[in-house]
Amino acid sequence: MTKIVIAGALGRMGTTIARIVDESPGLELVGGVDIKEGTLLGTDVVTPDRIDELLQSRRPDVLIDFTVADAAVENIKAATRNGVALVVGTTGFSPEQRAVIEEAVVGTVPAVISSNYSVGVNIFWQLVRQAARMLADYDVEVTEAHHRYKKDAPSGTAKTILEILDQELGSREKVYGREGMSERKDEIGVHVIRGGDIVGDHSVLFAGNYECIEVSHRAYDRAVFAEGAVRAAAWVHGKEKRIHSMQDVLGI
Ligand SMILES: NC(=O)C1=CN([C@@H]2O[C@H](COP(=O)(O)OP(=O)(O)OC[C@H]3O[C@@H](n4cnc5c(N)ncnc54)[C@H](O)[C@@H]3O)[C@@H](O)[C@H]2O)C=CC1
Ligand SMILES: O=C(O)C1=N[C@H](C(=O)O)C[C@H](O)C1
Repeated sequence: MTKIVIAGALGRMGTTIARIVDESPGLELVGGVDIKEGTLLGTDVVTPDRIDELLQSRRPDVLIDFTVADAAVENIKAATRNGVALVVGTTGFSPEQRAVIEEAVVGTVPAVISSNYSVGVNIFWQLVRQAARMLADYDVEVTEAHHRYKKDAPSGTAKTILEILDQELGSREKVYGREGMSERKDEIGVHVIRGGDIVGDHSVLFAGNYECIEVSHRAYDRAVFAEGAVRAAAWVHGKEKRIHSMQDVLGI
């Protein structure tokens, strides 16, 4: 039985992940962490100041973190202090925070860290890479749309798209929205939409003369991210002590 603690247990992703863990044979939810204490599917949810106590008393195999960047860094450090494997879905890390996470994880615990746990997005990233390779002289525009409550922008998934484009096209300037006189140069436009309950849309437009190709992904339910994160949690326990990707989990 793989025992799991969820950080961000009472949030949109935390509650969805808890339900899927509860329905999964071989996985057991043994606790949660959130800024207010409570209960979730019969397990205790404790406040962040009690995370070490929780990890030591419940002895989980995996901590799944879907919180906010500052909180996730502290939760990741707590997991590494206690030898607990990690699945991190939180987005919005600064480059400095990424370096702190890498330093804490590598050689200490196995971790899967991904800006998007959906199988479809992991395939979509590969399609974007392939299109960029073949359409290097086309203009590129990235658009993402999410619900009104999303805190970080652009999304983690969009930032991963930009990393892929940089790898394939060289580092082009990023232009975040446009207003006024703005003649297009050799740049990548990045456009962020926030509204309602949009679960998560991403698209990459490759525009040439007389034609456009658009590669896009739309999530209809955040269960698609939660299922991927739970799959990563079942996979990560016992793996090499370094940062793995969701593509490693999927073997693609
Ligand atoms: N990688 C992926 O596939 C996905 C990533 N996300 C990311 O996951 C994160 C959470 O998203 P949502 O669940 O929609 O947000 P949310 O706001 O509904 O949930 C976050 C939860 O974390 C809690 N929290 C804050 N500080 C905490 C701390 N120190 N310790 C424990 N819990 C704490 C909040 O009280 C809240 O309940 C965001 O960064 C989002 O971008 C969301 C969906 C998919
Ligand atoms: O906050 C969200 O909701 C999502 N966040 C992730 C991101 O920032 O890319 C993944 C997904 O699009 C939903």
